[in-house]
Amino acid sequence: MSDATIFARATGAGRAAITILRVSGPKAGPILEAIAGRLPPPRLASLRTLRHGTDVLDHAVVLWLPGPRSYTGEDGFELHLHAGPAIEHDVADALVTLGARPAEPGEFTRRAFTHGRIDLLQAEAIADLIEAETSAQRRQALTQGDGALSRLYDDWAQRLRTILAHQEALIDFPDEDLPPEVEARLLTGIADLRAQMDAHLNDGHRGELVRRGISIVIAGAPNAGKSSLLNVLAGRDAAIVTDRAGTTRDAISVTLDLGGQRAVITDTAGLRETEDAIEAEGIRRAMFHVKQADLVVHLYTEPDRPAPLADVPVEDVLTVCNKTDLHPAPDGVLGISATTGAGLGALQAELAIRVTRLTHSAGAAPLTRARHRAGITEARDALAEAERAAWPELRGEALRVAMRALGRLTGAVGVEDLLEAVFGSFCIGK
Ligand SMILES: Nc1nc2c(ncn2[C@@H]2O[C@H](COP(=O)(O)OP(=O)(O)OP(=O)(O)O)[C@@H](O)[C@H]2O)c(=O)[nH]1
Repeated sequence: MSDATIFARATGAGRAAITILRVSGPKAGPILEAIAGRLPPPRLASLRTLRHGTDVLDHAVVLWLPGPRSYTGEDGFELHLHAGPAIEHDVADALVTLGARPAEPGEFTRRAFTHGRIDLLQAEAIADLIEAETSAQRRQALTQGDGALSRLYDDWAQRLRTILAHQEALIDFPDEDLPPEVEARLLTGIADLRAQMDAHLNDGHRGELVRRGISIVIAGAPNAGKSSLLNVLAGRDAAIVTDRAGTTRDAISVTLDLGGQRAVITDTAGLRETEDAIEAEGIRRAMFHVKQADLVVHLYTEPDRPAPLADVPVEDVLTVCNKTDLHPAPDGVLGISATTGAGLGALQAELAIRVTRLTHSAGAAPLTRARHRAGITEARDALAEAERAAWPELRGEALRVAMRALGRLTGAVGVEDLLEAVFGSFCIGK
C-alpha cells in the first residue's frame, strides 16, 4: 500500500447540482488548509471559499474527516462543489499540484480494508450495496456489510483455534496424562463445526440467488405466446412477436423486480421437432437455458397439453395456460391471456411467491459469492479430513488448513492474491 494521497469524484457523472470530491491520505490536512484556509472542525459541514493561490475555485461545503475515524482510516476530506466540468477540473488540478493523485478503482475501500476498518466480506458487501437493484439485494448487502457473515466466520475461527490448541497439547505432551475426555471433546467439537458448515453450504444458494437474481425461463411449444408473455412482464417490446411459429431463435432476457427480488426472465425458442438447422440450434439453446433455470414457466395453449420437460424437476416448473381469451384454462392450471392481460396479476403474484421461497433464509446470514462457497467447502473438507485422520499430527495439519480457509474469507490471512479480484470490480471513487 502506497502512502500516496488520493482523490476521486464520489458522485456520478452528468449534469447535477453538486459534485463531491473525496480526498484521503497523509497530505489531506495540509492540502485542505492550502485550498480552504484553516481546518474546519472534524466531521462538521463548513462553508468555505476554495482557492488555488489567488484563484477562487468555488464556494463549497467542506467536511474534514481526520483518521482513524474515517472511511479509509486515514485523514481525509470531502468537497461538496457546485457541479460543473470547469470547477471539477480546476479543483483536481489544484489537488494534483498540492501532491495528491487520482485514485484507482476501489482504492478508498481497499485502504479501509488495509487499515482494519472493514474485513474482506464487508468490502464485498459495499460493492454489492452499490450494485443492488432490488430491496432484497439491498437488505442482504447491508446485513453482510454490518458484519453478520464476518461474525459467523470469526466465531467458527475462534472455536477452531481452541480445538487446535487442545490438539497441539495432545501432540506436544503425548506421554502426559491428559484426561481422555480432551480428545473426545475435541472430536465432538470438530464434528459440530463441520455439521454447521454443511448446513451453511446446503442453503439452496439463497444468498447467491439474491445477489445475481433468480433465473426464470419461459419455455413451451412454438406460438404458445412466450415472447408475448416476456413483453407484457417487461412492459416493453423486448422480444419479436409474430403469428409464425418458430420466430424466436436466440434466447432474450430482461431483468425484473419481482416482489423486491431481482429476476432475470428469458424467452426461448419454441420446442418442437424441426429440419431447420438454425431453429434446431435455437431449441438446443432453449433446453440449455431450461436446465440452468431456477424456475421454468412452461407455457402452452389449450388443447395442446404439453409433455413434461425432460430433466427438469417438477417443483421447478410452473405450468401456465395462455390464450384464455380463446380457450379457457382447465381447472387447477394458472390461466392467462398475454393479449388481454387476464390472469397476469395472479401469475406475477405466483412468481413472486416462488421466488421468495427460493430465496427465503431462516435468519442466518447466507453466503453470497462463489468465493465464500469455495472457502467454506475447503474448511468443511479439511474438518472431515481431521475427523478421519489416523495420527494426531495429521489431524493438526488438517485443522490448520481449515483455519487458513476461514481466515482467507474475512481477509485475516494471506489474501494478497485475492485483492485485485475483489477491489478491481469497484468503481473509481469507492
Ligand atoms: N388470442 C391470443 N393470441 C395471443 C396471445 N398471446 C400471444 N398471442 C399470439 O400468438 C402468436 C405467437 O405469439 P408469440 O409471443 O410470438 O409466441 P412464441 O411462443 O414466442 O412463438 P415462437 O417464437 O414461435 O416460439 C402471435 O400472433 C401473438 O399475437 C393471447 O393471449 N391470446
